[in-house]
Formats: sequence, C-alpha cells, structure tokens
Amino acid sequence: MALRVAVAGASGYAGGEILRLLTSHPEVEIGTVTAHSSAGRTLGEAHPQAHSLADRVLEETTAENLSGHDVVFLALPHGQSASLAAELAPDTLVIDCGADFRLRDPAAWRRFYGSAHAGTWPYGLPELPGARDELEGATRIAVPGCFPTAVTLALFPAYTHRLVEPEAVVVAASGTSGAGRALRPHLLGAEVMGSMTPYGVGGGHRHTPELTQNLSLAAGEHVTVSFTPTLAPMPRGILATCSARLRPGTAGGSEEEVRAVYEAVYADEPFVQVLPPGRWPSTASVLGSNTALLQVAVDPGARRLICVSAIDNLTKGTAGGAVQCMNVALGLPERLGLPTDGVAP
Ligand SMILES: NC(=O)C1=CN([C@@H]2O[C@H](COP(=O)(O)OP(=O)(O)OC[C@H]3O[C@@H](n4cnc5c(N)ncnc54)[C@H](OP(=O)(O)O)[C@@H]3O)[C@@H](O)[C@H]2O)C=CC1
Ligand SMILES: CC(=O)N[C@@H](CCC(=O)OP(=O)(O)O)C(=O)O
Repeated sequence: MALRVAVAGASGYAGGEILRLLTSHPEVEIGTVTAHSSAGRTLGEAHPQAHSLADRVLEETTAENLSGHDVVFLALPHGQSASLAAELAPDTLVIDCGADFRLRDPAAWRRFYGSAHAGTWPYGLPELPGARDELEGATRIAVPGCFPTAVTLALFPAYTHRLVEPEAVVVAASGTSGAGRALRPHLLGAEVMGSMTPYGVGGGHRHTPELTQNLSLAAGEHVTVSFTPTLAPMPRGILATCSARLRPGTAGGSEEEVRAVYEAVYADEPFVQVLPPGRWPSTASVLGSNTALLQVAVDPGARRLICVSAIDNLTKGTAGGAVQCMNVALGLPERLGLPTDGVAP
C-alpha cells in the first residue's frame, strides 16, 4: 500500500521541490498540501510547473489537516515547525526542512535565531558517519541547511581522517531561491542580476553554528569556521569553496593522498561524486539533481586542502535530502524518487 504523504509549506520553493520529487516516487501517494497566505488557492497557481497536481487545493497549515498521514514534510519558515510537530502523532514520520531541530547547543540556537530552543532531532545528512543507523526507523528528522549540506560534504572527510587543522574557511555562492519565495527588496531582479553580493560576513550567518557543529563532530575537537555566503544571480545552485590548513603530520599532504581519502569515503555513496582530476564542479551540472559534486586539491604553497562542492540548494540542499532521509528512515531503497542526473543546458 502506498505511503500517504503530506507537505506543509507546499506553496514555497522547498515545498514545490518536494512535490516535484514525490510525484515520481513509486511508493508515495500525495495527501494534504498546505500553505499560509495561499491557502484556498490551487497548486497550479502556486507552482505553474506542477502539472500533475495543478488542481489540488492548498489547505491551512494545521495539525488537524496534516494528521492521518504516514509522512509529513514541513517546509515552513524557521520557528513554525516545533509547535506543529508536537501535535502530530509520535509514529508519523515528520521531516523538517527548517532549522528548528538542527542544533544541539541551545545557546547557539538562541544567539543565531533569537528564540527558545525547541530541541534536537536526528540530523538528516545520511552520508555522515553513523547517520544512517540513527535515521533508520526515526520518526523525527531535521534536514540540514543548504549551505551546511554543501560544506559538510566537502570537509567532513578531511576532519574524520585528520588531514587538516581545526580551522576552516568557506566562501559559498548561492542562487536566490535559497532565500525562499517571500518578497524582499534585495532579491528583486534588478538588484540581483549582473551582481554578486556577500552577506552575513564575519561569523554572522546562522549556518555558522551548524557548520561548526558538523565539522567539530567529525573532527572530535572544536573546529572554527569562517563562513562567507554570497548571493549569485541565478535561481538555483550552491558553489562552496572550502579550505583548511593541512596538518603538519599529514604524510606528504599530496593531492593523491587527499584524493584517495575522498574517493574511499564516497565510493559507495549514491549521491556524492568526487570528480576525476582536472574537472571542476559547477552549479549547472547539478541542476535538479540530488547529486553533490566535489573536487579536491592541495595548494602546496599555502599548505591548504581545498574542496569545491556544488549542489542544487533545492534538491540535495533541501527537498532531495529530505526525500533521501524518508527513504532511509522507512527502509526503502535510498535512490527512490531521486534523480542523480541534472538538467542541461
Ligand atoms: N530555499 C532553500 O534553498 C532552502 C530552504 N530551507 C528551509 O525550508 C523552509 C522553507 O523554505 P522555502 O520554501 O525556501 O520558503 P518559502 O518562503 O518559499 O515558503 C515558505 C512556505 O511556508 C508557508 N508559510 C509562511 N509563513 C507561514 C506561517 N506563519 N505558518 C505556516 N506556514 C507559513 C508559505 O505559505 P504561503 O506562501 O502560502 O504564505 C510557504 O508555503 C525554511 O525553513 C527554509 O529555511 C532549507 C534549505 C534550503
Ligand atoms: C540565498 C539565501 O538567502 N540562502 C539562505 C539559506 C537557505 C537555507 O538553507 O537555509 P535554512 O533552511 O537554514 O534557512 C540564507 O542565507 O539565509
């Protein structure tokens, strides 16, 4: 029997991408779809690309409307998930695309999000060591932020294998859909087109504590992360350039040694590809796919390991990661409903 799946926040970018993936998932039947200001409108109005669900009407986002499903995806603004999730049955699989349950440290949550910490759920990045064991059978999952997905995949192997020092530097460009659909002046076409702009510079971005958490867990010691996000004039995609100083003891610290580590870590991962030497990740080549593309290099002069990663922020960075987590939690084949190939040109 098909799994009945509800999507809250279905009128938004993340919700729309979850629906796009679920419509080709063989084990899923799409149940209730909810929204906020667009409640009462159809999905066709909210998402002109959602042809197969065009006549479905968006309902109000209430626990009552979301109950009676096997799986509920929450694609809501930060802070909206906790109270709703508390009202859903404990045996319903609830997958939160927001930040509410990602952080373990309540003080970091308060500092970056300015509200009371709701708690911590299993972290939905299956590629992390031990993550699949924690996700299998879980009924609550916190999907990572889009930048943390790109950056954590790029750097955790270097930390688990003690290749680098506990200080990472990350500069990452994101397409504008990363900011969601709400109208904001700095996201107007005339402001964004033909320009790139940094924001949250100097440790101010709320993904800094999430990156610190992930890399520190991988390293087994506190890792500082200097993170600079940049808004890029494209609808989708993240390109993250991540680096850290090689540990003095790293045998030779050669590119071959580093590459061998990355290739071994990701050898059996369906959604992470370490590119062959000479090829570089691009956002265009992951468009619409659940694949993360990585390339590693060593800068011998600076004694730094550099890993560049590209993901589609809405697919592997949110909705695809969320569907991957659903598959793992329910013991389904992990690739179901998830494209590994992108759309090009
Ligand atoms: N965009 C991205 O790349 C990523 C997003 N995420 C996370 O996913 C979540 C959704 O993001 P995204 O789709 O981009 O955001 P959008 O702004 O595009 O969509 C937000 C959705 O939430 C609904 N909503 C707004 N306010 C409320 C409210 N008070 N109560 C209930 N529902 C509400 C909106 O409904 P309506 O439109 O009808 O008002 C809409 O369906 C966020 O937590 C975001 O951080 C995570 C990783 C990446
Ligand atoms: C371009 C852009 O604005 N991107 C968003 C990140 C989106 C995302 O992954 O994040 P959350 O789920 O944590 O909100 C930002 O920098 O705030």
